[in-house]
Amino acid sequence: MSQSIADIMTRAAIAASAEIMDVYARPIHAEHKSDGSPVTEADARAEAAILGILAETGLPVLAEESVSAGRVPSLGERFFVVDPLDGTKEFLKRNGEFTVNIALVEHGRPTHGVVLAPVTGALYIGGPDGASRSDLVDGRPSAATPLRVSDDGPLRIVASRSHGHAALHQLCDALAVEADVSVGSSLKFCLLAEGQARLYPRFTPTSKWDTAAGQAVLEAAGGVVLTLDGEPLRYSDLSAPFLNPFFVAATSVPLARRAASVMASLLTPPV
Ligand SMILES: Nc1ncnc2c1ncn2[C@@H]1O[C@H](COP(=O)(O)O)[C@@H](OP(=O)(O)O)[C@H]1O
Ligand SMILES: [Mg+2]
Repeated sequence: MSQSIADIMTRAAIAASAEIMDVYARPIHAEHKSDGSPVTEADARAEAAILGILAETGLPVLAEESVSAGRVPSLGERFFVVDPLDGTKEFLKRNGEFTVNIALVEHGRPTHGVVLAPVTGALYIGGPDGASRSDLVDGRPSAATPLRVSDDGPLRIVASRSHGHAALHQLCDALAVEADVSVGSSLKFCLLAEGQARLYPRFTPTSKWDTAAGQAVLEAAGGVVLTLDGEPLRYSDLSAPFLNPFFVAATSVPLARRAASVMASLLTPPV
């Protein structure tokens, strides 16, 4: 029986998680890439596991470590975007806030996403049928719970733990944010999808593989990811170094637009 694309992506994420936890259990040695970001044996092993499984689909894959090694396939209109270990700094700090990210992009939009946090086993899946969370037990997903954003209650904001921006405090003041929390990796998108936060502003750099899977999960749960121009964050006309513009993820379009407008004004020097 042929497996659905979501099943193949989930299987790939679980295989990557096993490789990551095997490395996590022992002393970890990090090297630094040419851009100064850390990389470990876990990144390479997880990516190899993912690529081996996604190869069953015959679709091209834009994957972080392959790109670092100069391997960039011709992508077309349908391709995977993979970050085998998002939040490598958190992995090195051993705080559990790192994820495996696998997205399917179709015509510039992330239509399916799988985000898996190896330490807790939290598994987030988003696609045309909606978003869900399950938990890995002995390497197998438990029954899935549907996810939906929550666009009322206190304005809780979530931001990067290791790549913050000085203007974040001003944004919180301007929007009357009631609580802010710092979390590493794509878990920020998932917290919005779960209804635990309403806003994730990003005005420090990210690459396509940092966002595609989390965006798919969040959008499937009813949220949005907009650039500071108010347009959906897209994955078309991609070329190295595959950076995103600054963006805001939110539980509704009006909230995202309001935050994007404040972020843009904070980044524009007064004349
Ligand atoms: N200066 C920079 N340029 C490009 N990407 C950056 C960056 N600083 C951080 N990132 C990205 O931010 C990701 C971490 O996200 P967060 O800060 O939300 O935890 C990193 O993922 P990796 O850990 O996979 O390298 C990295 O890709
Ligand atoms: Mg990353």
